[in-house]
Amino acid sequence: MISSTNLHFSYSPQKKFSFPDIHCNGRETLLILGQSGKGKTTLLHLLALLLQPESGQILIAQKPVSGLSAEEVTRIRAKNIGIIYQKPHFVSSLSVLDNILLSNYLAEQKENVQKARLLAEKLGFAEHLPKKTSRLSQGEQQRVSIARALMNEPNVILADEPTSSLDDNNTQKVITLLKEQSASIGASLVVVTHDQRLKDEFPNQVHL
Ligand SMILES: Nc1ncnc2c1ncn2[C@@H]1O[C@H](COP(=O)(O)OP(=O)(O)OP(=O)(O)O)[C@@H](O)[C@H]1O
Repeated sequence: MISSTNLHFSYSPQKKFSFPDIHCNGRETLLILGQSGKGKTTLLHLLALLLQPESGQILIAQKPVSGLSAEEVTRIRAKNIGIIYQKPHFVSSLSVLDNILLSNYLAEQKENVQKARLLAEKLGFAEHLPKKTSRLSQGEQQRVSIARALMNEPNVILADEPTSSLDDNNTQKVITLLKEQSASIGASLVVVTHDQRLKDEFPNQVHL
């Protein structure tokens, strides 16, 4: 589960944010909607412990994550949170397989090649595992991001605009995949988007 209360953040005195509280249990989904510039990515990065709030509290798996050292935060993030960025970040010199296995490395876990292959098969890109990520289409890269986010069976999956540049058909596929995969590992799935097509897909919603 993940929840936040009274989160405040500012990039500068002119750019301040107060975010509504969020709560998402394991196996539940939450859609965070808001127009461009409202702070969706900022909120997602706070929830992902990539940014530090000025005030407020975040709980992950019932445990508060404030007041921890940078090392502890990195460890908690790697073990508990799977992040799907709007634009996938890959290490271009590594293969698709090795990019997925990086999740294990960052969480200080043993490389699980079998699991990476299984996820790649489920997500339909197994034949691309030996290739460099730049040779994959955008939709394929997105599925690799999903696999990478699932590798450590995180408590929480955070997805930033996962469908903004996809057609209706691929949007449906990606959302179905995210829901199925997060449910299968019992994770909370939090999606931030301005994509109104997703409104009917997620019963729980927060508007920024
Ligand atoms: N590093 C930064 N420094 C200063 N201002 C920033 C920084 N990152 C974002 N902002 C500003 O904060 C506001 C919110 O940005 P954010 O990316 O969170 O919005 P968003 O709702 O995700 O937008 P979009 O839908 O366009 O991606 C924007 O006005 C943006 O310019």
